[in-house]
Parts: sequence; structure tokens; C-alpha cells
Amino acid sequence: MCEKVISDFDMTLTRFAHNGKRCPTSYSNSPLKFSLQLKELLNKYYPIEINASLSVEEKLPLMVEWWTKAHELLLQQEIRKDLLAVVVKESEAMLRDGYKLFFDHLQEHSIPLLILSAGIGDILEEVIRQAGVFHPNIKVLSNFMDFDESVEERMQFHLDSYDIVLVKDETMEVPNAVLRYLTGIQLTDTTM
Ligand SMILES: Nc1ccn([C@@H]2O[C@H](COP(=O)(O)O)[C@@H](O)[C@H]2O)c(=O)n1
Repeated sequence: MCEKVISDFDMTLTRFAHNGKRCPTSYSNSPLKFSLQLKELLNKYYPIEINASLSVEEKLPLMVEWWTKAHELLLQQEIRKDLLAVVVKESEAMLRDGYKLFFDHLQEHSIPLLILSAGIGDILEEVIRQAGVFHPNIKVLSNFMDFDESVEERMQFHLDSYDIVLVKDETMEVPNAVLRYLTGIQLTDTTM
């Protein structure tokens, strides 16, 4: 019996294609406004990634160029954390045939599964979660997105933390400070 399994994700645990159509990677997996550009980047750079006649030195700057461009697009999309599940649900990403047996078997035998991926961790975890096999024996080392707190989260934190009583305060300083905190917007004109 093996002690642990280490695997990458895109096109290893997921399918490369389905019904003759290329499946998305965790990068290109998005029905968001730049999905076409992300797919174009994949079409341009993936052949370079798998080109066995190119050296690592030749590939490296091009791979950096690839993910720099992809990250710029992702940043512009203003992705919402709460919509990731919808993005994955509507996508054509799918785990390979036999995935359930593979994931369940490792879990049943307490064999750790370490997934190392140059893709996007938030997306790949969601793919595994929606397939119903994101077991506790799985550890993912990947690129995870940083999300700004939403206004709702800030509001809840604020409500949980403070009670403010204003007695005879006719300035707008406290309300403005609270508003700045909640929205993350810097108000330069305090008379607004
Ligand atoms: N901007 C990018 C960068 C990489 N990819 C593809 O995702 C794969 C990474 O996932 P692994 O789980 O295989 O490490 C990588 O091999 C590229 O093919 C991409 O689509 N867009």
C-alpha cells in the first residue's frame, strides 16, 4: 500500500477533452468577461509548455509572460468569491473517468493526496468539491486568490464589534470614518 499520492491537477486529474472538445483548465475555466482572451492565451502558450524540443531556459520567460497576462485579465474581472461555485458549475471542467473510485479509495485507506498545481486553487478545489470527493485527506498547494472583504462582511464585522453612541456630535467625522471602513472607499471631500 502506498503512503501518499502526489498529483498535479489540470489535465491530470481533469479531462483534456470531452466529446472532441477541449476542456478548460482552472485558468481558462470561466464564463467571465475575459474567458475568450484566457482561452486564446491557452491556445498560444500551451503548445510551448508541452514542446519537448524547447529547453527550460527557452520556455521560462514565455511561461512567465503567459501567467502575467492571465493574471492581469483575472484582476480586471473583479471576480466575486461567492460566484466561484456558479462559474465552476456552468463550466465544462470535469474530473477524469474513475475519479470517484480514485478519490474515495485514498480517503478510505487514509492515504494523503497532495495536489500540486500551477493552476488556480480556488477553482480546482471547487471542481473537486462539486464532484463530491473533496475529502479531508486532500491538501492543495496552488495559487489562491486574495479577495477584498465585501461590504456585507465589513458591515457584519462592524455590527459584531462596536456600539457607537454619538452625543451632540455635529461633525461628519465618525459617520464618514464608518462609511470609509465599510466601503473601503477613501472619501477626500468630507462635505460630500
Ligand atoms: N495562465 C495560465 C497558466 C497555466 N495554464 C494551464 O494550467 C496548468 C496548470 O495546472 P497543473 O495542475 O497542471 O499544474 C498548466 O499546465 C497550463 O497548461 C493556463 O491555462 N493558463
